[in-house]
Amino acid sequence: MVKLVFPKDFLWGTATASYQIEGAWNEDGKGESTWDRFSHTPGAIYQNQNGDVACDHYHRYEEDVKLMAEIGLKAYRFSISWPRIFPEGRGKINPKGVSFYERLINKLLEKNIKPAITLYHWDLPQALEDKGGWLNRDTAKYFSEYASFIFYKFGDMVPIWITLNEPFVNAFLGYAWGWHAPGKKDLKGAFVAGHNLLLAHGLAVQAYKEGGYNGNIGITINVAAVYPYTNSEEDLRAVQVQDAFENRWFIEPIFRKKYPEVIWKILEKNYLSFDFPISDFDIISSPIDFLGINYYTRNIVAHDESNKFLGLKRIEGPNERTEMGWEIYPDGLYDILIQLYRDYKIPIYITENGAAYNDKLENGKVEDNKRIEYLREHIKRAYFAIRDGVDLRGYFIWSLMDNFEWAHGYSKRFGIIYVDYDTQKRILKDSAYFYKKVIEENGIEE
Ligand SMILES: N=[N+]=NCCCCNC(=O)[C@@H]1[C@H]2[C@H](O)[C@@H](O)[C@H](O)[C@@H](CO)[C@@H]12
Repeated sequence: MVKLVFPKDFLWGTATASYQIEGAWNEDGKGESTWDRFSHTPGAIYQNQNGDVACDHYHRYEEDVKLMAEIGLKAYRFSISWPRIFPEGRGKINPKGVSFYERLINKLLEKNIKPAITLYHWDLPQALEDKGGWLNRDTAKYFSEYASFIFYKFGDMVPIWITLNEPFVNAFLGYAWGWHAPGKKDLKGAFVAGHNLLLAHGLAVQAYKEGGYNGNIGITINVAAVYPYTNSEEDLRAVQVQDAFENRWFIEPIFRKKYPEVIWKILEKNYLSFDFPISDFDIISSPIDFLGINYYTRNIVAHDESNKFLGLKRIEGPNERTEMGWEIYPDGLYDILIQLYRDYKIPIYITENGAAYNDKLENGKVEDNKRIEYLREHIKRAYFAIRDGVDLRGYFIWSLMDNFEWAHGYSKRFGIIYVDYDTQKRILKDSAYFYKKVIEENGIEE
């Protein structure tokens, strides 16, 4: 067996998000978030579940950091709950909220685990949503005020900063399709929200750089490698449209100071165009230090005249699927890494990769062999991308522990640590021991 050994300082981590694990939704002065409001809306979430308690990480963070150290993590990506810091989104600060993150960061540093902080992972202060949320351009300014405060408090302690998590998913599932908070169904709104999210990102990057902090800052984008159903001209064109829509929409403004041509055409054709100062792109394109990508699966597309929006349809792939119904396609991770590095020549982190399976706790163990297989195959593709020239800096498994999977509630388990929600007991799954070995050996058997 050939051993695939990663670069010496390759960063092995796991990822979580505040609303999905913290709980304490209205404790110690925290303000309401859009996800508190949305998950309390009957019918919004599987079995009307919510994140009021979640994994109770707000109270159990010390135990959780100990488990991270037991696995041997080099880094831990988590998000800060904006309304836990600014209950109304801006103005009054909540000292107990600041103290929680200060204690968490210090615990991580004590264990030599690098904190990687996401400033916004979808839990917008409800007070700002009440003023229009991401449809209101002022929210971008309020985000940069929040970010500036967080940089001021933790900027010298934290080496890796991510402004936004998956603006595409937040804009489209939250504002166009209504599946996520704030549950709006307004196609034009999704494009406006997407633009203001990008503006928020750029203002926060400017604040970080002006602060002279010595860490690195970037953004996390969800990407899915795209393939044609046939090699017809029409299907090849459909690939370009889908790639622009799902992968490049939020990347091109940052690196090319414009939206992909395809997006403009969609806006014009569907009368969705909206006005904004072209100078926004000067802010949005403030130079970043790395690109974070979340990769789970691929898309196969075919031309479809009847789809008046994108003119394409997605075709189910032939391979096994995870509990989310997502096809398992590790080669897509290799392909998208090669494509993105070819196009933008920027250091990349895989800020999320993982799989949901119907894990069973039996005799105190969780034998999640399918998840181990999923992780092994994707880690191998990450190695091959580095071998072939990609400046890949790290890999974060989604997720450290089972948690609140948005509209799916607790029905989908992504963790390498099993959470018994009745007792809040944590049990390392076999995949946690697999990952411990990968980290110890800084690599994997081919
Ligand atoms: N084509 N296709 N299908 C795959 C598209 C995936 C889009 N969803 C994500 O990436 C979310 C990301 C989120 O950050 C995290 O908070 C979620 O818990 C995970 C798991 O759902 C993933």
